[in-house]
Amino acid sequence: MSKYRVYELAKEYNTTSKVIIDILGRHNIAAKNHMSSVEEDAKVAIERAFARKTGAPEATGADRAGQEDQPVQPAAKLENRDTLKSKDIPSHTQQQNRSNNNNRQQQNRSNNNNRQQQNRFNNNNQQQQNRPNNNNRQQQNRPNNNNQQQQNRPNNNNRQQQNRPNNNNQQQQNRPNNNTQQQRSQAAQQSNQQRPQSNHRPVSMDNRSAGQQQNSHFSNNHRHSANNNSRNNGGTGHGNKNFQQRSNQHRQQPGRNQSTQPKAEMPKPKSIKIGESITVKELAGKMGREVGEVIKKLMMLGTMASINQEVDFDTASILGGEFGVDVEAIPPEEDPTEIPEIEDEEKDLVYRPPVVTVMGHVDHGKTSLLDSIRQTHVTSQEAGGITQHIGAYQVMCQGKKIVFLDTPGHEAFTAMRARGAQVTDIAILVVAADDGVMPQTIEAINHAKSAKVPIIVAINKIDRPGANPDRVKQQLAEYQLIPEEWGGDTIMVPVSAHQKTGISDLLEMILLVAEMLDLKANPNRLAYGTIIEAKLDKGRGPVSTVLVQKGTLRIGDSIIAGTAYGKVRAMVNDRGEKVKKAEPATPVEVLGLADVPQAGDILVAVDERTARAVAEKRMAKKRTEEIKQSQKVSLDDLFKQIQEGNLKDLNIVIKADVQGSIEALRQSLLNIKNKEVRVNIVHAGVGAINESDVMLAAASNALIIGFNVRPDGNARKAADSEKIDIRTYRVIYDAINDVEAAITGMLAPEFKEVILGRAEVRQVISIPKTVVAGSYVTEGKITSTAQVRLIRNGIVIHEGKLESLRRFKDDVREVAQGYECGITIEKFRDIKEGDIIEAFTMEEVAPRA
Ligand SMILES: Nc1nc2c(ncn2[C@@H]2O[C@H](COP(=O)(O)OP(=O)(O)OP(=O)(O)O)[C@@H](O)[C@H]2O)c(=O)[nH]1
Repeated sequence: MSKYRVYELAKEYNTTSKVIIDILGRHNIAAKNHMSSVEEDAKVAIERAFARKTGAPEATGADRAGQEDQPVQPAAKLENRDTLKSKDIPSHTQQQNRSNNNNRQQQNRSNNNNRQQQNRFNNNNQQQQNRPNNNNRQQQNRPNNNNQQQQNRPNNNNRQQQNRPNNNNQQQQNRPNNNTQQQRSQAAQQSNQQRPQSNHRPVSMDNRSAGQQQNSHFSNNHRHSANNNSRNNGGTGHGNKNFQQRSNQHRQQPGRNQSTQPKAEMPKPKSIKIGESITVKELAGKMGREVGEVIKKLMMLGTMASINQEVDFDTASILGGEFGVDVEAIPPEEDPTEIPEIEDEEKDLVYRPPVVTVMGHVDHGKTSLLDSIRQTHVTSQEAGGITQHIGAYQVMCQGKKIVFLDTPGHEAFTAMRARGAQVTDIAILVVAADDGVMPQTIEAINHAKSAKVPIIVAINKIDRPGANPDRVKQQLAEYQLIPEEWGGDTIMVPVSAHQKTGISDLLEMILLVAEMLDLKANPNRLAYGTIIEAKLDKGRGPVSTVLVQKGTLRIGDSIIAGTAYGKVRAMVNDRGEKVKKAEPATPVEVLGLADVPQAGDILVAVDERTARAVAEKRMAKKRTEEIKQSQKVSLDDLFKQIQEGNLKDLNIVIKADVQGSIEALRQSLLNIKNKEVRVNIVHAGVGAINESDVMLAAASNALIIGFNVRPDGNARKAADSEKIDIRTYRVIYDAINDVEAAITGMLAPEFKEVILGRAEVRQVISIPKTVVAGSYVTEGKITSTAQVRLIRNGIVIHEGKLESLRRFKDDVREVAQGYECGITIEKFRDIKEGDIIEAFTMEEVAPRA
């Protein structure tokens, strides 16, 4: 059966998509927008509607064009509105058949237009006398007049535009007389780019009134001409003369049109291509129309837009339809920060296990339920047997796998969704049978519903004395979760996480729902997954838990997740086993990313070059966005600026060893209440303070706070040259205190840390009592009295006193850059090759005034 797009029908019937949608609506045929496809029956309905309107059994394009000059019938508002519009617009078809149309217009004018205008001027006269009532009348008669609040201007426009085809002719005839009026009107028009003939039409109420007043004294025919006359002459009268002129000129029209053509017609394409949005000016240019025409059409559609205003694709295609131009979408330019998704073919898809998230009110037993599922259904005979906490785990039920996300609660679920990652297939709503539906239960329901994730209710704690599952069901029914036994479609399973009862039933139900969801994925392609958790492990570097969703992730694959990229070095599953590949719906810990991605980032396996290039572009984009967001403040005279009231924001870059510390710091810093200054976290990330952090801080005049992390060499150099204040802490409380003091202008550190130098551990020698770090001084010097900190991958592992400093077998007081030495640290043995030993002293500084 043929399918038609709404806009195609609109074009065919020389009307707007809106009108088509309205007509279809009356025939109970659903069509959402101009792109909706409809069946043959819709076309028949439209055909009938137009045939009825025009009184012809079947309205052909040519008939319609002529018949659209028929008077407005109040009984068919929308169709009439359409008629008015089609007539207003010198449409594509009209352009082609201009001479035909003109003839028709001329023939019809004396009958139809006069009638139309008679009606109109009656209205107008009434409007003058009794404007408020008249507005109502206008509304009744003109569904198009939505913009009446704009001093009735759109009505005026509609009226003007109704007559446009006629006026065009007349405008050209009368042009010499019209110059003054034209210029005056031009000033009133919003765009100088409008056609002269458009410009000359008055938009002001004054002009219109003048014309109307004149017109009211004439007979119908005279009214008609007087109206045109008043328009052309600024309402000065002499209608009869003009009427005659016009009649003569109509006769001469074809020749005149050629000779008085003011400028070469712009090419009017049948179809144009645009992107997601386009300015009114560009759109008009592409369609070969005057900007004024387009703006007017927009006004008629109820949108006030200026020449440089952007319209979206939908609006542009509706407008295109109005002008008889097909508007096609240019596929969006490839975003260099995006990796195009691989489209899987149906035949390649195979069953995959469901991914489940547990939600519910605090203390209703989410964690206990997850624990008991894990304890009862993770096969202990498999190697290891002990489950690892990696953020997600698989259980077996009836020989089928189910994946549970380990972070209970809807907040994490929604945080991920906010990052564009939807990993959950089924939500388990835990409701304590003794407590019933609570605020967070409702939140969880709403979060699951908004993600369109099916809900299975686990009524927990049924072992409790006060347990009342029926009451829970009743309460849930209020939120449209009706249990199956009451005729609803929500599965509710009574469970006890403590006694481990009902767990198997719950899992069976999950499998049942999963079966209905028909979850499938293609395992034979490059991997696509979501980062569930990520951290910087002191020993292993960045570690990310990935839930593979499509394809298979293998050791050696080049991967990218957010701004981090790398190669899969090793993978560990939820039972702590090393694996070589991970198929769809498998959670694995992945080692090999160079940075710590964020939970919710999409991980994709791509070729190495793409991974690196895209990651770099994402990084640059992120920085630009971060800089854009931050407001500039000067760090140097922070206190002075606060005192002078110039400083409104204190920008801070946070770097820490783990995500948890970042969150704690961020929250505490944001909670610092001060009337004058607002703390603004420009960037926060896990890992050592690097050069790009310093550059960001420089660009946004931010202070860098490092918690348990240190700046690397390049970062320190950059910070020196950019004069960026890097403050590092090992106690969160100290960081908060310092910032608080800085904001209140009270920061008066008694001691300041002075870094003496750094040495790299090249060899570790274990002797019975201690561990000697065979090191090479890379910067500054190391002194025997200095304090030291041991840094591994930018993270401070230990801070303490230097125990001994030796060159060969001799104790020395200091070793300078470029020399080797042996260092031991007091009460510390965990030294590894590649570690950095930083020597520093604390110097007393004068308190700030
Ligand atoms: N009697 C009984 N107690 C339970 C059951 N399930 C959980 N509890 C208890 O309820 C309390 C809360 O359980 P959790 O599993 O921590 O609840 P939660 O929903 O994860 O809580 P939050 O993580 O704080 O949101 C604990 O004291 C559990 O021992 C159950 O089936 N029966």
